[in-house]
Amino acid sequence: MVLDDVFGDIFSSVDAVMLFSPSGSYYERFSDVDELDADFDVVVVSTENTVGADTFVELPLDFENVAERVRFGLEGSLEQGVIEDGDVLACATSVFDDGIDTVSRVRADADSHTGIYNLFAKSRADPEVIKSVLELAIELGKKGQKGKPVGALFIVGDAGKVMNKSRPLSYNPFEKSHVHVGDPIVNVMLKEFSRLDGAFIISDSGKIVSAYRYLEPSAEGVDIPKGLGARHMAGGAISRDTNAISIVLSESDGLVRAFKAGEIILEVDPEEY
Ligand SMILES: Nc1ncnc2c1ncn2[C@@H]1O[C@H](COP(=O)(O)OP(=O)(O)OP(=O)(O)O)[C@@H](O)[C@H]1O
Ligand SMILES: [Mn+2]
Repeated sequence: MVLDDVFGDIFSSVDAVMLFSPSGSYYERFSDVDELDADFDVVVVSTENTVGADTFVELPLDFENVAERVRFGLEGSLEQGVIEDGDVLACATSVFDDGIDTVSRVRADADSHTGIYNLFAKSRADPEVIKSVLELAIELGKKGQKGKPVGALFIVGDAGKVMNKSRPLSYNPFEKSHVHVGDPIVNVMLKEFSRLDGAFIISDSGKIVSAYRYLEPSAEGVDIPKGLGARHMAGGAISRDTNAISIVLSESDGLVRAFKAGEIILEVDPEEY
């Protein structure tokens, strides 16, 4: 028996091969695809286009969970128009070590969008800034503050308008500073301050404009999940009132949510990353 007879089904009539973070030499194996006039496309999905792929979809984060990794990759590919709804894909990724060792056959489904791609690709703030803040919220959610669960509210982008729709709860420790998210020392500061009330306001380029901000957006017509309260309402509402996105870590259920235009566009469990 030839294994191809059994496993060949996985590759039969696929519309595209999706390579998740391939090494240069792995990607090279597909370099003759054009010449062969193959009837499938090759798409590289990774945090960085280190292999110089022609068709590349950027992953905002290196997702540990393989199903999530594949789902987000497909979502980005759909958004970029690299694949189409209903396309059958062979997704090659690494499960056990650094190299590609696993192939899944998946059908792209536009209906099962989570919105993560939308969060990164179509927001006003720099994607790197959003990524840093999302990572920070996820990390805070994982570890809590000295072992205890913490909540936090980050408003990213359109900072001038957000400042106009909010007021200080206390002295702003970032008043005269020029610090940016992503900077390791800043992350330590942000984690420390997250024990205190209110929201962090972050500019499009990642400058921390303020901590301890009490948001006063109009909350009319904003719906949040049952069981959540003022923090999420404020986060949702400010994202509708301005062009900012809100990244909210819930102290009560431990989830990280992102709001854009008043809607939840992403919900992740920090324990899964
Ligand atoms: N309008 C607001 N602007 C900024 N921060 C706020 C605002 N309202 C509430 N918060 C902050 O959120 C904290 C938690 O409030 P609340 O419990 O009502 O929110 P929640 O949505 O239930 O969030 P959690 O799931 O974390 O409990 C408050 O202690 C306060 O620090
Ligand atoms: Mn609460």
